[in-house]
This record gives sequence, C-alpha cells and structure tokens, in this order.
Amino acid sequence: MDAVQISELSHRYGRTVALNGISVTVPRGVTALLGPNGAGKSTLLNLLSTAYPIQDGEVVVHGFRMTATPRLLSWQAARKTARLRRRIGLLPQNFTFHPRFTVAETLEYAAWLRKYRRPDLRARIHEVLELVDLAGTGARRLRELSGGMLRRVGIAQAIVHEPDLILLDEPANGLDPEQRVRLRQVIKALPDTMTVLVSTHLVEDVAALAARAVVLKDGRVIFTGEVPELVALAGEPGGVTTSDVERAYLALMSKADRSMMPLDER
Ligand SMILES: Nc1ncnc2c1ncn2[C@@H]1O[C@H](COP(=O)(O)OP(=O)(O)OP(=O)(O)O)[C@@H](O)[C@H]1O
Repeated sequence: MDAVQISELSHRYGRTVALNGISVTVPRGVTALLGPNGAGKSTLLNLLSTAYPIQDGEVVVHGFRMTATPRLLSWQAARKTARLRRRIGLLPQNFTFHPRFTVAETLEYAAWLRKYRRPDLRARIHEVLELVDLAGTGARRLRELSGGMLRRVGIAQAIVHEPDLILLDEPANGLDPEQRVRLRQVIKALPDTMTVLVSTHLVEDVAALAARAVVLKDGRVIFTGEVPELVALAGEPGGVTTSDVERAYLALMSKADRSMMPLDER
C-alpha cells in the first residue's frame, strides 16, 4: 500500500478553489510536486502536514486517516492529530528560527516541539548534521550561515525526529546554482524508508532528484507517475535530462490548457 493516499481532497480560501477534489497516492522515496504558481502545491503540503484542517475529502498518511472534523474537535481527534504530527517533518516556504540560536539548539528545539525524547539526542543531531552536509556546524549561530546552509538546517529540523513523511516546500527557491545542486544531493541521500514530497516549480529539480512526479495545475492533478512516463508524454522516447522533462512539462501544461478551453476554441 502506498505511504500517502489522498482521496477527493478539496480546499477553498473563500471563493478561491485551491484544490479541486484531487485523488493521488505517493509511495516511499522522493516524489516531486510540480506545478506553476498558484497550482495548489503549498495548500496540499499544508493539509498533509496538518497545519490546515481538512475541509473536504480524505488523507491517509502512513496508516493515519485524516478527514474533515467538526469545528469543535473532540479530544480524541486532537490527540490523534498530535500523534500524526510527530510522524511528519515540514520545511515551510519561509522557514525561520531565532537567529541567535545555534544550529544544535535549533534542532534540539525542533525535536522538543515534536516530543521526540531520546537520551542520546546529541548523537542524533550529530547524525542529522552529517546527513545534511553540515557536520561540525552545531555550535554556529543561524545568523552566521549562508542561505544554502540555512536551507539545509531547515531540512535537518524537518528530519531530526525521524518522521515517516517529509514535506519540503520549494526548498531550492532563491539559492545559487551550486547550493541548489548541494541541496538536491542532500534530499536524494535521505533514507529510502522515508516518504519525501518536494514541491517545486523548477523542472530541473525533477530531473535531478525524483523518481516520481505529481503535476498540479489549477488545483487538479494533471499527471502522476514515474518521471520517464512524464517524458514519454512529450512523444519522444529517451532520457530524463532537464530538457526532456521540460519539453514534457510544457506539452502537459498546454494540453491541460486546451482541455479547459471551450470545445470550439481548441
Ligand atoms: N491564505 C490564502 N488566502 C487566499 N487565497 C490563497 C491563500 N493561499 C493560497 N491561496 C490561493 O490558492 C491558490 C493555490 O495557492 P498555493 O499557494 O497552494 O499554490 P502554489 O502552487 O503553492 O503556488 P506558489 O508556487 O506560488 O507557492 C492560489 O490561487 C492562491 O492565490
């Protein structure tokens, strides 16, 4: 059974329909969540992370079922959400922590927030810093770090409590090319027991880091499957280089645009 199962999930902000009844499954490993601005990527990640309550539809994350709950949460539902939250790690789009915190303090705080208690927390932090290519930086203050390093601290705080599901919202946004490459290497090296969903609007991220992709447009899923299947949609057999994926992505977008036009204008 796939790690994450999403059924008929919808989300509105007032009159804006951000997600329009999407159904999709996500297996373990790295999946790219691709789509243009406003497609609904952040909304989906916020719903999966339990940051937003579910309005309509259902999500099952590693065996935990989440559905719309009445405004007045029962204490059992609140406890269930709190338990699930400990199994999830989120790097939001605007991740910040206190600039005077050291890297190690930031991770200790993130672990405490998730009620992750281990007598050997220091050893876990050491292990995580190695994983994100920040070994030896535990005593440095966040304000001294570069943007790329901060982003890797962001990934470290998302995985320190050994979650099953990691949600990374546009982690490479605004980084220079070298830092982007480094960040992708870190994401690719995450343990394959984890389910990692990485949102991006950069097609090059997909070719470089994910085996699978989910493509969203206007709150709908317009593709889900292996990256080579996405490339094959462009009608050309072959590799999964950035330009292959880019061609396929553009073909998919224009096909989706056509399918939303009145019939006589296609
Ligand atoms: N808090 C909000 N209030 C009102 N509308 C919102 C809010 N957040 C998102 N939206 C709208 O919902 C739709 C989906 O937005 P969302 O941020 O999920 O898309 P996205 O794919 O993450 O876009 P981006 O790549 O720009 O972050 C957009 O039309 C957006 O304007």
